[in-house]
Formats: sequence, C-alpha cells, structure tokens
Amino acid sequence: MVTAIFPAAGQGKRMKASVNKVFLELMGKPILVHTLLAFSRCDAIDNLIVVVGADEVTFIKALLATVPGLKPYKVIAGSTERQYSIFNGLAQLNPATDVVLVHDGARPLVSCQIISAVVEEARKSGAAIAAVPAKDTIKIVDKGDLVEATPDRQSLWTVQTPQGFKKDVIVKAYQQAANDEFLGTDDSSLVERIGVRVKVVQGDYSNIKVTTPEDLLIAEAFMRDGVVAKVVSRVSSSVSGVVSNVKEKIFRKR
Ligand SMILES: Nc1ccn([C@@H]2O[C@H](COP(=O)(O)OP(=O)(O)OP(=O)(O)O)[C@@H](O)[C@H]2O)c(=O)n1
Ligand SMILES: C[C@](O)(CO)[C@H](O)COP(=O)(O)O
Repeated sequence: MVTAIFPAAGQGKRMKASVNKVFLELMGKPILVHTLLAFSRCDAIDNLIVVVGADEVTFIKALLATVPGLKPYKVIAGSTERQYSIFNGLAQLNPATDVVLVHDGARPLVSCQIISAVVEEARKSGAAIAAVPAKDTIKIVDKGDLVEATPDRQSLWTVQTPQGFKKDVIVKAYQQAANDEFLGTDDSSLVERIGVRVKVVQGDYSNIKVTTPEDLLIAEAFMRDGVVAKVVSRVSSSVSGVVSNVKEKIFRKR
C-alpha cells in the first residue's frame, strides 16, 4: 500500500498572502486541491494524509468533501515546522502501508509519471526523490556576503517532491532526527543521515513549489493546456521562418 503525506500546514510567509498559500486559487481551484487531485488520478497511490494547520482541519474537511474523485484521505493537524507536520502524518499511516511518499501541498503541477517513478524506485531501493539538474550556478557564500566556493554544477540538482521511502526507512529516519533534535529542509536529508543512499529520479522543471507571488503566474501558465508545447512550437516555427528568410536573401544575392 502506498500512502502520500501532504505537508500543507505552513503560513506562506514568502507569499505575503493573508491566508495559507495552499488555499490560494489557481484556475478556479485551491492549490492544495490541484495537488491532491494529481495524486488521486495516479494509480500508483492508494491513500492520502493531508496535514494542515490545527485551525484549518474543519475547513479543509468541509472543502474536500465537495471535491469528487479524491483517493481515500485523512485530514490531520500539522505543527510549527514542515518536518514536525510530516512526523504527525507518519503517526497516522495505515498499518498496511509499505511505501510512503511526501509531497509539498504547494506543488500542484506534479505528474503521475514522476509520482509513479518515485514509488517504483522507493520500493526498489528504499529511498527516492524527484530532482532536476541545477540550471544556475550555485555558490557558497559566507556571512559577509563573500563567495567561499562554487561547487561544480555538474553535480548539483534542485530537489523537489515527491520524496518516497520504504515505510521502515522514513519512520526510523524521523525517529532518529527527533532523538537528535535535527531539523532538515527535506525528508531525504533525514534519511541520508541514517546512512541510507537516496536515488534521484528525474523530475520536471514545471513541478514548482508555489512559494513567492510570481510563482502563481508561472503555475497558472503551466496549467493552461499545453502552454509549454504551444510556446515551444511557436518559437521554433518563428525561428525556422527567420532562418528560411535569411537563406532566401543569401541565395537570391548569389
Ligand atoms: N510548519 C509547516 C511548514 C510548511 N508546511 C508545508 O510544507 C510545504 C513546503 O513548505 P513552504 O513552501 O516553505 O511553505 P510555507 O512554510 O507555508 O512557506 P513560508 O516558508 O514562505 O512561510 C508547504 O506545502 C507547506 O504548507 C507544513 O506542512 N508545516
Ligand atoms: C522539500 C523541498 O520542497 C525540497 O526542495 C524544500 O526543501 C521545502 O522547503 P520549504 O522551505 O519548507 O518550502
């Protein structure tokens, strides 16, 4: 059984909105609903655990009751840190669960292809994360804003979710992190620190985490049907038009 846990109990401070950003609407639906529907439409997933603010549980239960097509789900209260919210989710796992995926409620554009690939790899090797090769150069900068080092970009990946694990692996990792009072920014870092190797699964650059206001525009653009394909085809056809015009002018002069 594969259970997906959705941390969605944040405050969205960087979004500068008056509400939890996962409740903001994109194309007529709250971001969180898009995320839950993406997983519900994927055969690789059996059930959902939605983790929201303690004061949001009643509202989200009422909201999700109006959403057709969701996989079986629970709505529970989160906590003050993303990691603690997920820890609360782990305590609610179905005993039959053998693989756990953790996916940010704020990542509504995830595909079933990535979800399924993470499930398959997590079941095979115990731990898998979606990630994409870094496009920008990353630098280590000291407290005086001076560059300390420039890691080789060839080895750098921008990590996303879903992050998937065999249940025993993630439960042990979270228990160890709690014992050590370790706080990480993703689930994989907790698993890495107990000595488990984590496999990277190719993600999508469109699988963004809606974090700051401009991400809403980007997410909406991606949500419009095939916008990326249309843009690419439009650009490529205009480029090929320019090239053929130049060629014609060159050959006409000869
Ligand atoms: N205490 C927290 C903090 C975050 N999250 C969730 O973890 C995901 C990734 O976190 P982030 O993008 O940082 O969301 P926020 O913490 O809400 O954003 P900010 O840091 O800007 O406040 C989000 O879906 C968020 O709702 C959570 O469940 N519990
Ligand atoms: C888990 C994550 O989405 C991987 O990139 C990211 O670390 C979450 O960070 P946040 O600050 O909690 O959004």
